[in-house]
Amino acid sequence: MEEDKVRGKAEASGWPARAWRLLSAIRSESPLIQCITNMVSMDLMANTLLSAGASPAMIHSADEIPDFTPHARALCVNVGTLSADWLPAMKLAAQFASQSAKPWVLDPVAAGASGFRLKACLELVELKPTVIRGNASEVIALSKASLGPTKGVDSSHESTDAVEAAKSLAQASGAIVAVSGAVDIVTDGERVVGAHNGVPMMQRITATGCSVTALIAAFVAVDPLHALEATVSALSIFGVAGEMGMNLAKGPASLRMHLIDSLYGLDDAVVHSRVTITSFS
Ligand SMILES: Nc1ncnc2c1ncn2[C@@H]1O[C@H](COP(=O)(O)OP(=O)(O)O)[C@@H](O)[C@H]1O
Ligand SMILES: Cc1ncsc1CCOP(=O)(O)O
Ligand SMILES: [Mg+2]
Repeated sequence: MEEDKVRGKAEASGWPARAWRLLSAIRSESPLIQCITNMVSMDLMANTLLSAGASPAMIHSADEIPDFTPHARALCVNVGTLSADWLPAMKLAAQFASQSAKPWVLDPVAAGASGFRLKACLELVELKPTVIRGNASEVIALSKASLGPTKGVDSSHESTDAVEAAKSLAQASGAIVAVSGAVDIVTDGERVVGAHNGVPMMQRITATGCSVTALIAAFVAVDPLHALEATVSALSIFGVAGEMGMNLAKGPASLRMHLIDSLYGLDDAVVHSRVTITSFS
């Protein structure tokens, strides 16, 4: 009953209609999204983008960036399996994206796990990402610019623990900051919006976080002037796909498959009845 009330309010706010409009734009425009990502996530990330209707390209060589990056509608940079030889290409691509006024999205995987990784993430933040999406521990580490107690790529905090960290990171960087978790939190440093869709089993599939970051890049590609709204919409749509997938899944492996199928098959009615987004401030 309480859940129905929250959904009713979300519907009245126009969020479901916006999420559906942006998903439809991705399906019709099929934006080219360049992804420089970790070796674990490449497959799920590319398939997430394809099932949403976007066109992924996992192109990471610095030799190709000057020719290729200007053609992409958005860039996704993910430091999950970072090494010193990949970092220059990430920075170069970010510079090309910024110079050509294309949105780019940073996923600071395990930012607080090592000094090398934290420094690299802070340097990437200096290159003005449009959106930063991490889990709560990553956003707290990046916001404080300090190493923390780490579970590596997984979070040891709830997303709601990271609201202040996310706001201050957004204010300091100029980026929209998204913290994923049971409730996904999105802020521009002033407004705070919560996206409530998703199922806990999504945490049991590696690279769901990476994949939703790439999906954010696709949503921002089709609405670059409203990056906060596009980010919230992407997180909600991915969460709804998880909910629909969970109705058919027996565990993480089948959820992985059904999530992708559900994202591909989402329709207006499902998006309007399930998307649940609320303003926190
Ligand atoms: N407890 C949860 N309930 C519902 N959805 C969740 C939960 N935890 C994570 N998710 C969803 O799973 C996806 C990955 O988020 P998360 O696990 O926080 O990222 P990461 O893999 O980077 O740590 C997001 O779409 C998020 O909304
Ligand atoms: C397990 C692992 N190790 C390095 S990157 C990576 C994937 C992390 O994916 P996600 O952040 O989406 O859980
Ligand atoms: Mg992650």
